[in-house]
Amino acid sequence: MASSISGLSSLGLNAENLTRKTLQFQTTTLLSPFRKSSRFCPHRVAREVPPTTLSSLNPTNDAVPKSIKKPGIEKDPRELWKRYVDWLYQHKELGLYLDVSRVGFTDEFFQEMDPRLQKAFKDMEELEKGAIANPDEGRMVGHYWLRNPKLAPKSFLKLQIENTLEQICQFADQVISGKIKPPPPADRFTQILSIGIGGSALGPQFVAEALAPDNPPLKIRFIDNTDPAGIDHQIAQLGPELASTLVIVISKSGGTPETRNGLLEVQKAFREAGLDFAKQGVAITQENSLLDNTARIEGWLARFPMFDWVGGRTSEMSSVGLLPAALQGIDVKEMLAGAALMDEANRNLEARNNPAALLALCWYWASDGVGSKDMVVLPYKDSLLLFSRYLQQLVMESIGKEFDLDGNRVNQGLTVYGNKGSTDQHAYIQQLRDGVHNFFVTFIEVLRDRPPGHDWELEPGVTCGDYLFGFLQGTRSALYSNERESITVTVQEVTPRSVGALVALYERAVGIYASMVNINAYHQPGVEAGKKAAGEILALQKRVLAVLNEASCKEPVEPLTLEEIADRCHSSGDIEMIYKIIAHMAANDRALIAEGSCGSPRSVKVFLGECNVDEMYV
Ligand SMILES: O=P(O)(O)OC[C@H]1O[C@H](O)[C@H](O)[C@@H](O)[C@@H]1O
Repeated sequence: MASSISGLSSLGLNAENLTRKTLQFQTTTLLSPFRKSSRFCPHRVAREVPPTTLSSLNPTNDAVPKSIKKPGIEKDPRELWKRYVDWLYQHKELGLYLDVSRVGFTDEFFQEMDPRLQKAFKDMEELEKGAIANPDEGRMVGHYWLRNPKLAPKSFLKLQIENTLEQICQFADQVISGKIKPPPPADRFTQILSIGIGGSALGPQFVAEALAPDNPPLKIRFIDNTDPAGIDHQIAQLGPELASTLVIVISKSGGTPETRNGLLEVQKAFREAGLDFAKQGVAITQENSLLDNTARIEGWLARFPMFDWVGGRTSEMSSVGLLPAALQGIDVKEMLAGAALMDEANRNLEARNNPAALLALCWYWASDGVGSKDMVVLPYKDSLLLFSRYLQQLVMESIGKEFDLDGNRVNQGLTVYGNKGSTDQHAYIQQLRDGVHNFFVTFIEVLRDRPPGHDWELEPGVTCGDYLFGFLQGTRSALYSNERESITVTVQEVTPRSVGALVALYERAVGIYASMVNINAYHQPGVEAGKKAAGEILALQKRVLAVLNEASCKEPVEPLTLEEIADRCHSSGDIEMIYKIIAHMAANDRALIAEGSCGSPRSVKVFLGECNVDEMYV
């Protein structure tokens, strides 16, 4: 304790003149309680800084005008320490801290934003009570009920949540114990093959990377795309262990093409291996979805429900995330407990004591409420590598919207990218430090370097973890010294509880931020456009195939130019897409499946003109 006080004195500070907070770190040493002196209330220091001229923020979606002159960031180490101490959010039970001191928001900003923030708190309160918080789809938003079923607005929902959790835990226990097992000759399940995409993959992938033990009872791998080579690779890696693989097919809608394709490809692999897929298949989907009915009719091993009031990107605490995690031996009830504790903290109505509100306000400040800066997520822990990928969907699919709730075109968003530190320091931190200033950073700090008793000094008094710590702090300082703002979220170690808390923290921050910028965080109209366009291309491909089939049936084969093909497809406006379709087919030696009595299938022979593509004919 003394060392920490003497450390402060080097900054010309002592216990008397610091803030009232008791900085309590979950270690053996406690920093002594500090008594707040009115003279040194750091965030009042901001008053001496020219006040921001925030326009009167009305409840619609006037973002903070870009003309706002934000005060220069604080550089005096003593003032920074006071700011750090004064604004440090600490959740002592979780051992989670949130440091927003390196974001230059002013006291006035917080005051001006308070009406929006209080509205966001009210929106959250109504949401948790069962309001239709997703008005575009007419749905409730209930992912917070998953970790506190008492909150559910109807008793049957509470029962559904509790029963599903019980079924998940029981099923996982029985699989791990071998009570539920694959058909002989395998005597127990050893692998999980999860087939799903987006919110039906990113959460499970993040949690597996973060929490799976070195030797899990079942090792998980993912098919999260419709790339045939990627699917082949996963199946090839399973090899003979396909016979002891539990295949979990996850799709809330039950109709996502990529997931369906993955299922069909895997079922083909099972047939070719002489295995009965149904005895090793599990479906996680909404009741009566196409997938649910398929699993029911085919008699799969098990089915677990998804609920329409849980969005894909907020489904990690539903069966989507809990079943895969439980099968890997991860304590899912600890994950839920961590999330519940964080949810409770985020119901505090005072911004500085509400971590999600602090995050949302920092995002708003840093990106002017219009996504003017990107959020770089840098966990300095290998096991949290996929956290930024997880947050890309959670944040960008929630906030990246064309219209606000009043129908104004706002093209909102907040871009997320990042991998891990210190690795990323050897990739793009150069640009962050010295290049275009279009971002703010979120560091995720994990204090525990290794399990107790496993540390090792690679130099006298220095461990690998010290280096990682030094690189994080050094990068944070180097960025800040060049006016680059950052947030630091600190957890003691990566555990189911801290991961559950992190998930809940960002789910809530996104919800609060969305309210503050007046958008619906819970629908995703933009993804439908891409799905529709893909359907049209596949329909055009079918027409092209029909035309080529007809031409290939003639003797001799009738060569066709692109224009002639486009004309016969009644799609002369799609000539470029027709070229791409044929080039793709030719690259894959696709045989024409001759329709009708036309003899053996003919391969598409594509002859490209020497000089350009419009002399292609087949
Ligand atoms: O779970 P599914 O219904 O298969 O949907 C998988 C994903 O599809 C789309 O990309 C949606 O935008 C995502 O929010 C969703 O997670």
